[in-house]
Amino acid sequence: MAKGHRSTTSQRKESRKNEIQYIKELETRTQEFDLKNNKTNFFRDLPISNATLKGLQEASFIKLTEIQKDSIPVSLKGDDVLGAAKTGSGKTLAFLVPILEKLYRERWTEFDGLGALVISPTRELAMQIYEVLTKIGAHTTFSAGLVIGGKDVKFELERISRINILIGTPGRILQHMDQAVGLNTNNLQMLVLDEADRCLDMGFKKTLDAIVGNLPPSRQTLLFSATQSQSLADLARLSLTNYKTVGNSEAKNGTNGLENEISTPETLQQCYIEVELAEKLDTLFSFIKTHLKNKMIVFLSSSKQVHFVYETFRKLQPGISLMHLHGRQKQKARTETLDKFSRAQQVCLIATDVVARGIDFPAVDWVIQVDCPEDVDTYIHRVGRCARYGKEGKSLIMLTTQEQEGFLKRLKSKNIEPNKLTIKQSKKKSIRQQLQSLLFQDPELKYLGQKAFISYIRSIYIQKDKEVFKFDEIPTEEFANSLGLPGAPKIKIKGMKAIERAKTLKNSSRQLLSLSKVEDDGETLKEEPKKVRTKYDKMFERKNQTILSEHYMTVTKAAADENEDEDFMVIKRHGHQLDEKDLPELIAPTSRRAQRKALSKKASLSSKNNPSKMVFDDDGNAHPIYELEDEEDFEKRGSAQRQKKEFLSKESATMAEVDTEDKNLAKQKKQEKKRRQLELMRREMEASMAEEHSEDDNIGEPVAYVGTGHLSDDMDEDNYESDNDPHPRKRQRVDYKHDSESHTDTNDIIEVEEPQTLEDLESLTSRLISN
Ligand SMILES: Nc1ncnc2c1ncn2[C@@H]1O[C@H](COP(=O)(O)OP(=O)(O)OP(=O)(O)O)[C@@H](O)[C@H]1O
Repeated sequence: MAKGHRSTTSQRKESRKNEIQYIKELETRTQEFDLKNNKTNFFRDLPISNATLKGLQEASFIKLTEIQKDSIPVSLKGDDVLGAAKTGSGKTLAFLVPILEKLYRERWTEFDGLGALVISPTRELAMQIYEVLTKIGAHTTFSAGLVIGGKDVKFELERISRINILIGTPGRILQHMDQAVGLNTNNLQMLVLDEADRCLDMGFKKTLDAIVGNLPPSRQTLLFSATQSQSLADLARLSLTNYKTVGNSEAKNGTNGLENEISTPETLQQCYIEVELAEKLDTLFSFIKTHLKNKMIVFLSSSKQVHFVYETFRKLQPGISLMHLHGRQKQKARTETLDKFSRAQQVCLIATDVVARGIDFPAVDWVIQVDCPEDVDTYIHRVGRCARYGKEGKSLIMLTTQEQEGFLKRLKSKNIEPNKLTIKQSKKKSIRQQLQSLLFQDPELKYLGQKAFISYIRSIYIQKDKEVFKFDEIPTEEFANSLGLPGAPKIKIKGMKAIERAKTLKNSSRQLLSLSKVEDDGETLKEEPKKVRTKYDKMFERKNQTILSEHYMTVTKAAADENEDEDFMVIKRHGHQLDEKDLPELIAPTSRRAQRKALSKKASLSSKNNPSKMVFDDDGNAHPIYELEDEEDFEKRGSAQRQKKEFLSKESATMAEVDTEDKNLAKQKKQEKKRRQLELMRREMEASMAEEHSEDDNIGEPVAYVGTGHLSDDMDEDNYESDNDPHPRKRQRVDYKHDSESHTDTNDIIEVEEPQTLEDLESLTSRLISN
């Protein structure tokens, strides 16, 4: 709104009237849209609002991709959609545009609560979707929120009730649904499940069922993925109603055709090499050395392997910037790496499957799969990190002699036939000796090597596809040597029970796996013949057990958060409901008094079975935790009467402080209640205004003022603003004239900086909400 300019009630009525008229026109155009003869190539030809179109154009999205052309009109018509399209084909916009349009047409405001929910399997993907949303939604004022694990739940709790579009990971969304009173899904208009099959693979089926069960059946649901599986088809049947399949032709033929989908981009050159397990690191290092001017992603199957390869290759200095990313890193480190890798041009990112799906890195030249993926879908998603949006890209997979036949057969069943490459022996460089000497000099590296070895063996053991992954044929000794280890770390079998347990774990949740720490315990899967222990073995075994692990955490700055996400292992799992139980409670005690009560309860519980807990002094003598003080010492501090008085006055000061806090809290609650009542009043007023307005013929500029997100501001909507108002209201103005001209007053624009980090995103969220 221009300075000094004040719109009158009649102008506002007029603008509302025009907006309603404009929405009606959009609806008519949408319903008349001929899906069969769809020749639309540009966003501007779609029946979408100027606000969304402007956001798209400013983000340089002009021409539609195939999936967008096919699916957006169907979604705009209100149908449920099962969208199947290759990696990098633009599925994100295919669901974000309909979300913005749906809420626009419903004239959604912050008071209407949650209007759309987007579920993504990983935090990184959720963040990326959020970023795209903030770009294309820059000219709407819907509030958007990101709820992902590994973040401050309190921060999320405070804001969640005011969010219109929520993007998040399944576990965290369900947690908010269960525990956050502010999250009201009764009005939800649209649900999007992105990479839904991955959510299922990760064992989130029950979580998804629970989320879907909490949502109103009248909602519209969109389900997108680059790969299709039977489980996806099942999910589609359960969560979609009368849905239309769009995208790849096989998908259109119905669910039976889903399994035979080809999902790799034409611009992707795919190849494979046959390489022995013990040669893989040499081959990888040589590859990197000969592709220094490239941007590449190297996939390994576990975070321990990623960590080991990253730490050792860093020391060997191949001549390219190295980065690493896995699920055991802290969220901050993960976000920073994603950001740096996206911006870099010549760089090698060593990663687990945490970045295999959905993440849109610009201009990746190569995807190298050192470890064979668990299935073809994972292969498709990994290679899909390059050759995106019509760009060129290359992929290379290393297959061992044992894996080769089986995996090529699996690929062929999905019409993927990579070309065989052979390695020029002259270009191959062996790093084995360098690794051995590095590990010899540095016990931390040796420890990492051992962990990497165990986690690889374990990853093969728990694979389901026994035709590809042949556990019994792993050349353990050679593999250990190739990592620079003096011999294969000992793997003990703790009887058949251990094996059974490991097998059960294969199908357990990630949390359960991390809790049981099979590999960390050194518990194991295969018996090795007894061998002569050298002094180095002894040293390693000794250091490795306890001291080293601690030391390693600090010295190598592993920053691995064991309680955080387990790495996104490529193994399909079931029954994630366990995760939810293990998640921390969202509702913390609200007052200090409640906190104390909780603490004392905890203390009394802990002492219940251990009433005589002892502490040991420096000489090793046991003492009860609380001992009576020596009388002389006591008297030195003054008379008993005085000490009692001091104690009482200190305690009453604390009590007074706590009381003030409690009173403040009660006050806040009262204010919140009042806010809700005002909100209700406002909506009633709006309803009666709308009626009035339908009969009003006042003319005025066709401009829609969209809610600012602040109740007090919006309450002023029907009152005049004072020219002297020290805090003039910030508004975003959206021109909804159908021509291309838009009159945006720069004074009224809320500036949104491009988010760089997770923190930026969070602050952006709160700004979108509070501006
Ligand atoms: N209409 C468009 N015009 C220009 N660029 C586009 C368009 N649509 C998408 N893109 C770009 O194409 C790239 C891939 O898009 P997106 O990440 O949505 O693909 P995807 O199909 O979701 O891939 P994946 O299956 O790997 O998740 C992104 O960089 C995006 O900015």
